[in-house]
Amino acid sequence: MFFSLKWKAIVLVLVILVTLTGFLVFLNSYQLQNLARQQQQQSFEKINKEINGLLIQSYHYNLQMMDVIPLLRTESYTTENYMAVMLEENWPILQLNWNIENAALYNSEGKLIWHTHEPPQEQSQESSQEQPAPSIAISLGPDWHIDCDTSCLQVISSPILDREGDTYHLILDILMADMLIDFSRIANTNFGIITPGQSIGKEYAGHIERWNYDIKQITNPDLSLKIINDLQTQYKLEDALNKNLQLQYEEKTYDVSLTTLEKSNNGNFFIIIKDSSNSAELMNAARGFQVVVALSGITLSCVLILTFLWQPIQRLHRQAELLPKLTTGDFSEALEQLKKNRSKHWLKDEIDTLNSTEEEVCLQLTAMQEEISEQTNHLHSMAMYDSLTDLANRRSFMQYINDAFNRPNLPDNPFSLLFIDLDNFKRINDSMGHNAGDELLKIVAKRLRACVRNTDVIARLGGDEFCIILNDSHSKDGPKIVAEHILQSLRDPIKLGKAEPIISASIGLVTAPADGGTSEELLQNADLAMYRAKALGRNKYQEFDHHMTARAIENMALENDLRKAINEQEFELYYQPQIDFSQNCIVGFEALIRWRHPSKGLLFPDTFIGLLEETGLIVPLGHWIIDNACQTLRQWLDTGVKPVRLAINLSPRQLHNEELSDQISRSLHLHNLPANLLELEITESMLMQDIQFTHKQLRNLQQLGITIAIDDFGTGHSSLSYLKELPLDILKIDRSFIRDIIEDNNDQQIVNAIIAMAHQLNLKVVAEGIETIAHQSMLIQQGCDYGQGYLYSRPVPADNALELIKFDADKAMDSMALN
Ligand SMILES: Nc1nc2c(ncn2[C@@H]2O[C@@H]3COP(=O)(O)O[C@H]4[C@@H](O)[C@H](n5cnc6c(=O)[nH]c(N)nc65)O[C@@H]4COP(=O)(O)O[C@H]3[C@H]2O)c(=O)[nH]1
Repeated sequence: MFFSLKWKAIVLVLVILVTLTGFLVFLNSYQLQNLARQQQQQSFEKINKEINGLLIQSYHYNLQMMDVIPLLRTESYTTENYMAVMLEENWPILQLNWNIENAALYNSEGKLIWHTHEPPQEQSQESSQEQPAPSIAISLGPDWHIDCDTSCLQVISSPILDREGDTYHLILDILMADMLIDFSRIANTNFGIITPGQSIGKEYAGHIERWNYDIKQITNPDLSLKIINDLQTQYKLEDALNKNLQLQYEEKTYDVSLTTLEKSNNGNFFIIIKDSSNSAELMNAARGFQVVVALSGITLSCVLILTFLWQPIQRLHRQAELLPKLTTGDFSEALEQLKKNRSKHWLKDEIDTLNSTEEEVCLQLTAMQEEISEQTNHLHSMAMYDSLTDLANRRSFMQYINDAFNRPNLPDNPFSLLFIDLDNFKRINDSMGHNAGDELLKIVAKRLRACVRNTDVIARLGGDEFCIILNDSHSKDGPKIVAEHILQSLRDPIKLGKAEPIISASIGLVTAPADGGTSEELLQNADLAMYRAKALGRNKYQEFDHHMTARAIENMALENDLRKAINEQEFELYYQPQIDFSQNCIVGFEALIRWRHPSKGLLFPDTFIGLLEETGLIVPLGHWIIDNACQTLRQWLDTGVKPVRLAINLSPRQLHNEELSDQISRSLHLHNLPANLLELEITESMLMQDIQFTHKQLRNLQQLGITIAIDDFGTGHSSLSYLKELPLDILKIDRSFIRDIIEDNNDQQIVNAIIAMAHQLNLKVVAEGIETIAHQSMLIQQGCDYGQGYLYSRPVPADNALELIKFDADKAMDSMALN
């Protein structure tokens, strides 16, 4: 749940302020209340004192009055009992003016000599009119006390002197009711006196049931009695004593206090009831005011704090809002906002630090993003483009083909694909170096671009393989025209440093969807068509037809058979003799491979040697051929025949195998053969591939003592300077020149020139394919050294070849015998 910082700040501030202000208000109101209570207490004490003062004042006043009583007028001065007579005469006046309830006069012996019709309070209950006049212990001075046995009275007793100087003791009962009423009026307070027990038959204003107390005097009884009733229901007597209590009655507040009545019997209490509604209202008003002040303070504080916090909170808010932008990578906008969010003043705070840190992070992220984007682009171009030629690579080309397949109008609007493989690129690459090879590929890429439209897609699939998608707008023959154009364009000499090699290409042409329903199938068929073009002599294009697939499938089956054949040792070596024209005898044999296929019978090398080379199987098989040929020669020699030279064909892969000379050495050593009995045949075109390595390899072989022969001479493009430099011993003229040598003057000339040149280079010459005596005669006439052909023998198994050697030896013996 999201709860904004702003609101958190407000709530926190509010809680703090409310708690603080509430506490202060409570403290203040508590103090006010205490003050009010104290004031009330003081006010009660004051009232108490005032009442006591009033009683004392009343006492003194009555004392003075008692002093003047003997001076009151009377007719009977002479009467013995004149004080009693005088009091009797003046009693109505005294009672009326001085508010005296009862009075009694005692003589100096303490004997009652006069009293009003009610006996004065000093009299005992037993005293009555009928009883003899009681006597009292005359006290020395005046005194007073309060008596509430019946109604509440201030009883004042004092000695008085008559005119004669005789001492009397006068006791007056002054009614307190009037005193209380007056005082109540002055003090605006209700007063009452309560006494314990139920005074049956005595005067009382009311009875307090729970306390068992009588209310002897009370002012404003209607109200006061109800309040006292509430008081007794709420408090026990002992809980209410000497305390300032507050009672609510008819929406008014009354302060009530019970205090001990001084100079009275034990258990008499003075009750004060004061209407404190005004002060309570004042108190409430004060509290209300405090609350208003507190609330205003809180509001003001909130406003002030918020005003102070508003800007920082807003800035934090803006920062919080822009953080998600960092996750979306929108750094520039985030940076823009961070700049706006910088504080304008010089007093920096944590938010400024955060802001500048975020700016820094933004800048770093922007730089990182740029770098990532650069790297991504680089990776993308690495992933999608060929770094050498800037053409699309295989991966992206496959996508292009897929896209082309996904076109909605594909069946009506087919597209074509050209699979281009440079002829003999490896030779150029090996002979001129990889840099020259790279340069050549770049030039080829440029030429290809120039041959197609911008809408066509060109890719380099790897090595010297290029592919082009010709998009829909070509005519039916358009792809063929483009293919021709490409072949034409590539034939132009290419300048690579000082050299100007001429290259060609073989192109496979397919049209989708007719020649393939998927990108893989289409590319595979284009590849097949390209191989067909190569097989048909290179430097041409070939349209795909579905027989090619069948042929490829055959090849695959053949490859499987070949692998099996190697394991099962289905290969055999046949041997064809070579004749020395000068001595007219066999000087050597050429070992020729045959495959005794379990179902197809004896197969000749032209049906499988190409595939062996292509698949690399020629390397292990070549090793077997050398070893097997050496073993056979050893067997021949062991029969005691004259030593003959054995010529073995090497494939390009074998020649470029670094372990070749070691393998041959091992075989020679194993079969205890001198190296000079071994001849290795390599074709003219193999010489030109990786010239430096070939040179080194041949030198090593020659140093072992092995004879090196160039096979099929005249069909390839060997340079005369290379022939001179390379360690060669024999040159074999291709049988195509021999075949028509009798009829074809050109062939005669060529063979003549080859023999002359070979002799010039100190090379012996072998003529292949001699089938007739005429061929032989012609070649002998031209100075050829050796001959090989059906005229002498077809290639035969090892045993037959041994027979040939033996027969040749016998023939020689015969001729020697004849001579
Ligand atoms: N028409 C005709 N042909 C004649 C005559 N005399 C010889 N030949 C044939 O000419 C080929 C000579 O071998 P090549 O030029 O090295 O040409 C060889 C050689 O390049 C390759 N080859 C044969 N055996 C091996 C081998 O063991 N290793 C390698 N790498 N290649 C081999 O296969 C090619 C063909 O071999 P083969 O079919 O055995 O064919 C042999 C041989 O049977 C003739 O008077 N008339």
